Amino acid sequence: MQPTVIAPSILSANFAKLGEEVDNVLKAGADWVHFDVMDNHYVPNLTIGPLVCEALRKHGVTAPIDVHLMVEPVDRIVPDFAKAGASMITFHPEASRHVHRTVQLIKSHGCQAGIVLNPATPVDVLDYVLGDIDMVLLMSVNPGFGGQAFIPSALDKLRRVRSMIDASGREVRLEIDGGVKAENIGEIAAAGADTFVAGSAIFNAPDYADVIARMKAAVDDARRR
Ligand SMILES: O=C(CO)[C@@H](O)[C@H](O)COP(=O)(O)O
Ligand SMILES: [Fe+2]
Repeated sequence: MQPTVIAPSILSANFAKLGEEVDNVLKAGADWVHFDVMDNHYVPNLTIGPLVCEALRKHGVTAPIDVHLMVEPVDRIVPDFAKAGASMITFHPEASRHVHRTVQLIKSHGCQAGIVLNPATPVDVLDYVLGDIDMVLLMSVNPGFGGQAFIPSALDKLRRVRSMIDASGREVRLEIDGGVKAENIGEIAAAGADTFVAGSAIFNAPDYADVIARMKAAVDDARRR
């Protein structure tokens, strides 16, 4: 399994002072920045695009930026995000007509590529693409909003995808997104996740360093068992 990554979702940050928020969360021990892109079409919400990603890079953010595309179509926006400084780009297979082509497109622009599965999306889509991707992102809420409750069936799905990844013999990250908190992250880690997105649990906490430290300790504890 890969080293633990905590990726705060900036969806729950204060957008009026985004640069400062990202600096603070990285200083507090976060590993990546999770960047949720919503188009009011694939999901019923509208957020941020490549300009904001580029602005964070210009502000001096050097940490990996994990771009979660909830947009349809996907391909048109991929080059713009690569140019804006995305490190990895994940997309929902329902939003791309040619999933394998989109993976190749992302990689051809120098970014790592990942597939995102919604809570009710079967894992079969991974059968013929797991050999080409760097990350699988399992949604543990329906995409579109921060602050929703973790859907428990995601735990079984994590175990299933963890076995698929282990059987592939490749180094593929297994990321979980939605309703992750210091209180449930241990159980989520035990089910096989190595990369943890958390928005409201981090940005609504009074002390970012404290909540991130508690999350990392719970993951370490689960991994030791
Ligand atoms: O992609 C999404 C929602 O669509 C997420 O990244 C959320 O922003 C996570 O927020 P919390 O559930 O952790 O508050
Ligand atoms: Fe996300």
